[in-house]
Amino acid sequence: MKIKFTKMHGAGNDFLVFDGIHQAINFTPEQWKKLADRRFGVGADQMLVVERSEIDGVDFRYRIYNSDGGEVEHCGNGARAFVKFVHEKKLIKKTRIRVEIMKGIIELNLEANGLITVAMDSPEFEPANVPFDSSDLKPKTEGQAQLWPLEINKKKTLFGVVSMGNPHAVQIVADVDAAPVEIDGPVIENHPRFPQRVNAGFMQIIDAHHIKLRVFERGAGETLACGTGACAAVVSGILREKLISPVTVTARGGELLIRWDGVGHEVFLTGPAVTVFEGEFHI
Ligand SMILES: N[C@@H](CCC[C@H](N)C(=O)O)C(=O)O
Repeated sequence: MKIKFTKMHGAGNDFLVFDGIHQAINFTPEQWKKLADRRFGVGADQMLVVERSEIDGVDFRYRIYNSDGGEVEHCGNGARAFVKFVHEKKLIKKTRIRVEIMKGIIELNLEANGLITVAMDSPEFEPANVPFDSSDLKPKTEGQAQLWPLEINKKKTLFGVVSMGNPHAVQIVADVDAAPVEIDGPVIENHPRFPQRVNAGFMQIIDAHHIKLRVFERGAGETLACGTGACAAVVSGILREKLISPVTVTARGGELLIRWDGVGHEVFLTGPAVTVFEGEFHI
Protein backbone atom coordinates (compact mmCIF):
# COMPACT_ATOMS: atom_id res chain seq x y z
CA MET A 1 0.00 0.00 0.00
CA LYS A 2 1.24 3.52 -0.92
CA ILE A 3 1.00 6.24 1.74
CA LYS A 4 1.37 9.96 0.87
CA PHE A 5 2.82 12.49 3.27
CA THR A 6 4.02 16.09 3.34
CA LYS A 7 7.30 17.04 5.02
CA MET A 8 6.90 20.38 6.84
CA HIS A 9 8.51 22.44 9.57
CA GLY A 10 7.68 25.26 11.94
CA ALA A 11 10.82 27.17 12.99
CA GLY A 12 12.85 24.02 12.31
CA ASN A 13 10.63 21.67 14.36
CA ASP A 14 9.91 19.15 11.59
CA PHE A 15 6.86 17.04 10.80
CA LEU A 16 5.44 14.39 8.54
CA VAL A 17 1.83 15.37 7.92
CA PHE A 18 -0.68 12.77 6.67
CA ASP A 19 -4.08 13.31 5.09
CA GLY A 20 -6.04 10.76 7.12
CA ILE A 21 -9.30 11.76 5.39
CA HIS A 22 -8.46 10.28 1.99
CA GLN A 23 -6.17 7.47 3.16
CA ALA A 24 -6.34 5.20 6.20
CA ILE A 25 -3.48 5.93 8.62
CA ASN A 26 -3.19 3.43 11.45
CA PHE A 27 0.41 2.81 12.38
CA THR A 28 1.70 1.05 15.46
CA PRO A 29 4.07 2.94 17.80
CA GLU A 30 6.94 0.91 16.30
CA GLN A 31 5.98 2.00 12.76
CA TRP A 32 5.76 5.67 13.80
CA LYS A 33 9.17 5.38 15.43
CA LYS A 34 10.66 3.88 12.27
CA LEU A 35 9.14 6.59 10.04
CA ALA A 36 10.57 9.31 12.29
CA ASP A 37 14.03 7.76 12.25
CA ARG A 38 16.43 10.02 10.33
CA ARG A 39 18.47 7.11 8.96
CA PHE A 40 16.08 4.18 8.59
CA GLY A 41 12.91 6.22 7.91
CA VAL A 42 11.91 9.64 6.54
CA GLY A 43 12.88 11.62 9.65
CA ALA A 44 10.81 13.98 11.79
CA ASP A 45 10.36 15.26 15.34
CA GLN A 46 6.61 14.66 15.23
CA MET A 47 3.98 13.20 12.90
CA LEU A 48 0.48 14.59 12.42
CA VAL A 49 -2.60 12.81 11.09
CA VAL A 50 -5.41 15.08 9.84
CA GLU A 51 -8.95 13.71 10.10
CA ARG A 52 -12.54 15.00 10.03
CA SER A 53 -14.02 15.88 13.42
CA GLU A 54 -17.38 14.51 14.49
CA ILE A 55 -18.04 17.52 16.75
CA ASP A 56 -20.46 20.21 15.46
CA GLY A 57 -18.67 23.48 14.61
CA VAL A 58 -15.24 21.84 14.68
CA ASP A 59 -13.52 21.61 11.27
CA PHE A 60 -10.97 18.84 11.80
CA ARG A 61 -9.20 16.78 14.35
CA TYR A 62 -5.58 15.78 14.19
CA ARG A 63 -3.49 13.27 16.08
CA ILE A 64 0.11 13.96 17.11
CA TYR A 65 2.89 11.38 17.52
CA ASN A 66 6.36 11.99 18.92
CA SER A 67 9.37 10.44 17.19
CA ASP A 68 9.46 7.76 19.93
CA GLY A 69 6.05 6.56 18.63
CA GLY A 70 3.97 7.85 21.57
CA GLU A 71 0.76 9.83 20.97
CA VAL A 72 0.66 13.25 22.71
CA GLU A 73 -1.82 15.96 23.66
CA HIS A 74 -0.53 19.07 21.91
CA CYS A 75 2.09 20.54 19.57
CA GLY A 76 2.24 24.30 19.01
CA ASN A 77 4.46 24.27 15.92
CA GLY A 78 2.51 21.31 14.56
CA ALA A 79 -0.73 23.31 14.86
CA ARG A 80 0.69 25.89 12.44
CA ALA A 81 1.91 23.19 10.03
CA PHE A 82 -1.59 21.68 10.18
CA VAL A 83 -3.19 25.01 9.06
CA LYS A 84 -0.81 25.34 6.13
CA PHE A 85 -1.41 21.70 5.17
CA VAL A 86 -5.24 21.91 5.10
CA HIS A 87 -5.03 25.09 3.00
CA GLU A 88 -2.48 23.71 0.54
CA LYS A 89 -4.47 20.49 0.17
CA LYS A 90 -7.65 22.59 -0.35
CA LEU A 91 -9.41 20.76 2.47
CA ILE A 92 -10.83 24.10 3.71
CA LYS A 93 -11.11 27.74 2.56
CA LYS A 94 -11.67 29.43 5.95
CA THR A 95 -8.69 31.13 7.57
CA ARG A 96 -10.05 30.72 11.13
CA ILE A 97 -10.17 27.02 11.91
CA ARG A 98 -11.44 25.13 14.94
CA VAL A 99 -9.71 21.85 15.52
CA GLU A 100 -9.90 18.99 17.96
CA ILE A 101 -6.70 17.58 19.41
CA MET A 102 -6.14 15.19 22.31
CA LYS A 103 -5.93 18.15 24.70
CA GLY A 104 -9.30 19.63 23.63
CA ILE A 105 -10.49 22.13 20.99
CA ILE A 106 -8.24 24.97 19.85
CA GLU A 107 -8.65 27.81 17.36
CA LEU A 108 -6.11 28.66 14.69
CA ASN A 109 -5.87 31.67 12.43
CA LEU A 110 -4.03 32.02 9.13
CA GLU A 111 -2.99 35.70 9.04
CA ALA A 112 -2.87 37.85 5.88
CA ASN A 113 0.97 37.91 6.12
CA GLY A 114 1.15 34.08 5.99
CA LEU A 115 2.04 33.64 9.67
CA ILE A 116 -0.27 31.50 11.78
CA THR A 117 -1.57 32.30 15.25
CA VAL A 118 -2.63 29.52 17.59
CA ALA A 119 -4.92 30.26 20.55
CA MET A 120 -3.31 27.83 22.95
CA ASP A 121 -5.86 27.97 25.80
CA SER A 122 -4.90 28.94 29.38
CA PRO A 123 -1.83 27.46 31.04
CA GLU A 124 -2.36 25.19 34.03
CA PHE A 125 -0.12 25.42 37.11
CA GLU A 126 -1.83 23.09 39.59
CA PRO A 127 0.86 20.38 40.07
CA ALA A 128 -1.60 17.46 39.97
CA ASN A 129 -2.95 18.66 36.60
CA VAL A 130 0.49 18.95 34.94
CA PRO A 131 0.98 16.15 36.23
CA PHE A 132 3.79 16.80 38.75
CA ASP A 133 4.18 15.10 42.11
CA SER A 134 4.91 17.99 44.48
CA SER A 135 4.35 16.02 47.70
CA ASP A 136 6.93 16.90 50.42
CA LEU A 137 8.39 19.68 48.24
CA LYS A 138 8.38 23.27 49.43
CA PRO A 139 8.01 25.73 46.54
CA LYS A 140 9.90 29.01 46.45
CA THR A 141 7.85 32.09 45.54
CA GLU A 142 9.21 34.56 42.99
CA GLY A 143 6.81 37.30 41.87
CA GLN A 144 3.57 35.41 41.26
CA ALA A 145 5.35 32.15 40.42
CA GLN A 146 5.84 29.01 42.42
CA LEU A 147 9.22 27.46 41.68
CA TRP A 148 9.96 23.84 42.46
CA PRO A 149 13.44 22.71 43.57
CA LEU A 150 14.60 19.44 41.97
CA GLU A 151 18.00 17.82 42.04
CA ILE A 152 19.26 17.26 38.49
CA ASN A 153 22.67 15.60 38.07
CA LYS A 154 23.58 16.65 41.64
CA LYS A 155 22.58 20.32 41.03
CA LYS A 156 19.60 21.87 42.88
CA THR A 157 17.60 23.61 40.15
CA LEU A 158 14.44 25.72 40.38
CA PHE A 159 11.70 24.91 37.88
CA GLY A 160 8.51 26.57 36.78
CA VAL A 161 6.12 23.68 36.16
CA VAL A 162 3.40 24.38 33.59
CA SER A 163 0.93 22.45 31.49
CA MET A 164 0.10 23.84 28.05
CA GLY A 165 -2.02 20.72 27.56
CA ASN A 166 1.29 18.87 27.71
CA PRO A 167 3.78 19.02 30.61
CA HIS A 168 6.72 21.44 30.79
CA ALA A 169 9.48 22.15 33.34
CA VAL A 170 11.24 25.45 32.64
CA GLN A 171 14.47 26.74 34.16
CA ILE A 172 16.38 29.99 33.63
CA VAL A 173 19.99 29.66 32.48
CA ALA A 174 22.67 32.33 32.07
CA ASP A 175 23.76 31.21 28.59
CA VAL A 176 21.50 28.91 26.62
CA ASP A 177 24.27 27.93 24.20
CA ALA A 178 26.41 26.67 27.09
CA ALA A 179 23.48 24.99 28.92
CA PRO A 180 23.83 21.19 29.40
CA VAL A 181 20.66 20.46 27.39
CA GLU A 182 21.75 17.00 26.14
CA ILE A 183 23.00 15.92 29.59
CA ASP A 184 20.32 17.34 31.91
CA GLY A 185 17.44 17.17 29.40
CA PRO A 186 16.92 13.38 29.57
CA VAL A 187 17.26 13.42 33.38
CA ILE A 188 14.55 16.10 33.67
CA GLU A 189 12.36 14.37 31.05
CA ASN A 190 12.39 11.12 33.06
CA HIS A 191 12.39 12.61 36.58
CA PRO A 192 10.18 10.41 38.80
CA ARG A 193 8.13 13.43 39.91
CA PHE A 194 6.67 13.67 36.39
CA PRO A 195 4.57 10.51 35.97
CA GLN A 196 3.93 11.25 32.26
CA ARG A 197 7.50 12.53 31.70
CA VAL A 198 8.05 16.18 30.82
CA ASN A 199 9.41 18.61 28.20
CA ALA A 200 12.48 20.39 29.62
CA GLY A 201 12.95 24.08 28.76
CA PHE A 202 16.19 26.07 29.16
CA MET A 203 15.50 29.81 28.88
CA GLN A 204 17.98 32.70 28.71
CA ILE A 205 16.41 36.09 29.32
CA ILE A 206 17.76 38.72 26.92
CA ASP A 207 15.36 41.47 28.04
CA ALA A 208 11.72 41.75 29.22
CA HIS A 209 10.44 41.15 25.66
CA HIS A 210 12.99 38.65 24.35
CA ILE A 211 14.27 35.22 25.38
CA LYS A 212 16.46 32.54 23.84
CA LEU A 213 15.15 29.03 24.36
CA ARG A 214 16.21 25.43 23.90
CA VAL A 215 13.83 22.57 24.68
CA PHE A 216 14.64 18.91 25.26
CA GLU A 217 11.30 17.47 24.23
CA ARG A 218 9.61 14.49 25.81
CA GLY A 219 9.72 11.63 23.32
CA ALA A 220 11.75 13.53 20.71
CA GLY A 221 14.98 14.87 22.25
CA GLU A 222 16.18 18.42 21.60
CA THR A 223 14.30 20.01 18.70
CA LEU A 224 15.13 23.26 16.85
CA ALA A 225 11.98 24.87 18.33
CA CYS A 226 9.05 23.85 20.53
CA GLY A 227 5.82 25.87 20.35
CA THR A 228 4.23 24.67 23.59
CA GLY A 229 7.70 24.98 25.19
CA ALA A 230 7.93 28.62 24.04
CA CYS A 231 4.51 29.34 25.61
CA ALA A 232 5.45 27.56 28.86
CA ALA A 233 8.75 29.48 29.11
CA VAL A 234 7.14 32.88 28.49
CA VAL A 235 4.28 32.21 30.91
CA SER A 236 6.76 31.10 33.55
CA GLY A 237 8.96 34.19 32.94
CA ILE A 238 5.96 36.55 33.14
CA LEU A 239 4.85 35.01 36.45
CA ARG A 240 8.42 35.38 37.75
CA GLU A 241 8.07 39.08 36.78
CA LYS A 242 11.09 38.87 34.49
CA LEU A 243 9.16 39.12 31.19
CA ILE A 244 6.40 41.36 29.81
CA SER A 245 4.05 40.33 26.97
CA PRO A 246 4.58 40.23 23.99
CA VAL A 247 7.77 38.17 24.06
CA THR A 248 9.89 37.11 21.08
CA VAL A 249 11.34 33.64 21.51
CA THR A 250 14.54 32.92 19.59
CA ALA A 251 14.89 29.18 19.12
CA ARG A 252 17.72 27.52 17.19
CA GLY A 253 15.42 27.08 14.17
CA GLY A 254 13.63 30.43 14.11
CA GLU A 255 11.55 32.98 15.99
CA LEU A 256 8.13 32.73 17.63
CA LEU A 257 6.01 35.46 19.17
CA ILE A 258 4.07 34.78 22.37
CA ARG A 259 1.35 36.94 23.93
CA TRP A 260 -0.21 36.35 27.36
CA ASP A 261 -2.25 38.73 29.55
CA GLY A 262 -1.80 36.74 32.76
CA VAL A 263 -3.51 34.04 34.83
CA GLY A 264 -6.93 33.02 33.49
CA HIS A 265 -6.09 34.26 29.96
CA GLU A 266 -5.29 32.29 26.83
CA VAL A 267 -1.76 32.20 25.42
CA PHE A 268 -1.30 33.14 21.75
CA LEU A 269 1.54 31.69 19.69
CA THR A 270 2.42 33.23 16.30
CA GLY A 271 4.97 31.87 13.87
CA PRO A 272 5.65 30.44 10.42
CA ALA A 273 4.95 27.07 8.82
CA VAL A 274 6.87 25.81 5.78
CA THR A 275 6.26 22.96 3.33
CA VAL A 276 9.52 21.21 2.43
CA PHE A 277 8.44 18.41 0.04
CA GLU A 278 5.75 15.86 -0.77
CA GLY A 279 6.57 12.18 -0.62
CA GLU A 280 5.16 8.68 -0.55
CA PHE A 281 6.29 5.32 0.77
CA HIS A 282 5.16 1.72 0.56
CA ILE A 283 4.05 -0.15 3.62
N1 LIG B 1 7.18 20.23 19.25
C1 LIG B 1 5.97 20.43 19.91
C2 LIG B 1 5.65 19.59 21.12
C3 LIG B 1 5.45 18.12 20.74
C4 LIG B 1 5.00 17.25 21.88
C5 LIG B 1 6.00 17.16 23.01
N2 LIG B 1 7.23 16.56 22.61
C6 LIG B 1 5.37 16.36 24.16
O1 LIG B 1 5.66 15.15 24.28
O2 LIG B 1 4.58 16.94 24.92
C7 LIG B 1 5.53 21.88 20.01
O3 LIG B 1 5.85 22.62 19.07
O4 LIG B 1 4.79 22.24 20.92
